[in-house]
Amino acid sequence: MPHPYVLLSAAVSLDGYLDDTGPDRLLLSSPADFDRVDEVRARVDAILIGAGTIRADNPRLLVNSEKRRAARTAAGKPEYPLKVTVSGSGDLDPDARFWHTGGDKVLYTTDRGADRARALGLATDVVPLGPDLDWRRLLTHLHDVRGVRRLMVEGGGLIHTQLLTQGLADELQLVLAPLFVGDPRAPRLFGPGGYQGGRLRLLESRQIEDVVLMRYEPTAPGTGPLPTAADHHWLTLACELAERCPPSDTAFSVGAVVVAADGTELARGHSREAGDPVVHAEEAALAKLDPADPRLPGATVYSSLEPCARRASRPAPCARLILDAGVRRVVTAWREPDTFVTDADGSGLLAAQGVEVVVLPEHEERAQAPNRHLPG
Ligand SMILES: NC(=O)C1=CN([C@@H]2O[C@H](COP(=O)(O)OP(=O)(O)OC[C@H]3O[C@@H](n4cnc5c(N)ncnc54)[C@H](OP(=O)(O)O)[C@@H]3O)[C@@H](O)[C@H]2O)C=CC1
Ligand SMILES: Nc1c(N[C@@H]2O[C@H](COP(=O)(O)O)[C@@H](O)[C@H]2O)[nH]c(=O)[nH]c1=O
Repeated sequence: MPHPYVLLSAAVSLDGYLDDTGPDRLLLSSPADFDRVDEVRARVDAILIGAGTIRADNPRLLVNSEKRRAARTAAGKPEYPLKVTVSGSGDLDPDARFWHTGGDKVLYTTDRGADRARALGLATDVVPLGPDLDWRRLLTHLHDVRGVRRLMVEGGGLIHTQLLTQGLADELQLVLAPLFVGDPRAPRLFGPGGYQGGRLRLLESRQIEDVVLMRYEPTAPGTGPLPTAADHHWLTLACELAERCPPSDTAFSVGAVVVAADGTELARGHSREAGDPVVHAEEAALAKLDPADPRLPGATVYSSLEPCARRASRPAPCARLILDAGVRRVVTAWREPDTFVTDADGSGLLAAQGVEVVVLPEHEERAQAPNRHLPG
């Protein structure tokens, strides 16, 4: 199910806190950084915060710049992004500024919380998500029902921790402020949890007055049938590699990436690379690895087209090569059409041997793009 692009945004002290325990909100960002945050807000469809942040900060969560609001309206968007909050209890102050400023609002909650929110008369749409709050359901609802394609999450820590540990964050925008909080009762940016093992990818770092903005992308593949945000990023890369293939009228253009469980890229390849007229993407990528590499059994192979099941030009099809490499998870964008081989079912072949095959149809068009000239 498609989700919006999820961007986590926070400002943090040098000792990792989001706030102090005083009655007022701690200003961690500098003036120019608050203006950058306003710009990021202006570019999203919705902004989400947790109930804890409403209670602690009583925020309005607006786009403050009139010019930016005018640009949104001129582009046919609502003046303000949708404001979204999350509460299990539904126990929120009906007079909080969140409900009475800006444009549309929505509260995602539990069945029990919805009863409480309605009894309190909160000025918002109330969407119960069942006995417990499920983040994937929430993101799917925002995408499908509210049309949200880009979501900014402005904390607090409990919200950021869940989205990151559940593999649902596409990007983390973190501002490091040059001050200490030093109070263990203060809220931390990230709590304990099952974070990805390896390193995130640094997309950008930038000084803004006396703070530093760091933009990171999570990299760890999912571990089962449900895709993580990183799965989407790696499959996007595979589709980009497909566009680099030397053109052919008699073979597909495909890209592939092999990624370790901790998010380390192990190898990449594309069809007909390095002057080999028949080499396939997965074959090219796997050939760059030591077959005894201990990371292979935990790795995921991303391929823009499902791995081939039969081929004439080589002794083993790619599905066989993947099985022989010991890889147990494959993510692909496009099931193979009957263009060159009828009823090719590489996914079936892999699944029959217990490999988890995940198809992400959101990427199908991109995977097909360099193959549009082929028949069928
Ligand atoms: N420096 C910065 O950039 C930012 C700082 N902050 C600071 O962070 C602090 C607040 O953070 P924090 O205390 O972590 O609170 P959060 O804002 O993360 O909200 C937590 C609340 O959200 C609801 N919630 C979250 N996840 C779930 C779930 N899975 N199921 C049901 N309900 C859920 C619960 O509401 P309920 O209790 O109603 O059930 C929970 O108590 C404040 O001090 C604020 O100033 C906040 C944002 C940004
Ligand atoms: N303190 C802090 C942030 N806090 C965030 O800003 C929200 C309030 O926004 P507003 O309603 O516009 O005043 C607040 O609830 C929380 O989500 N954000 C940052 O970028 N930097 C900061 O230092």
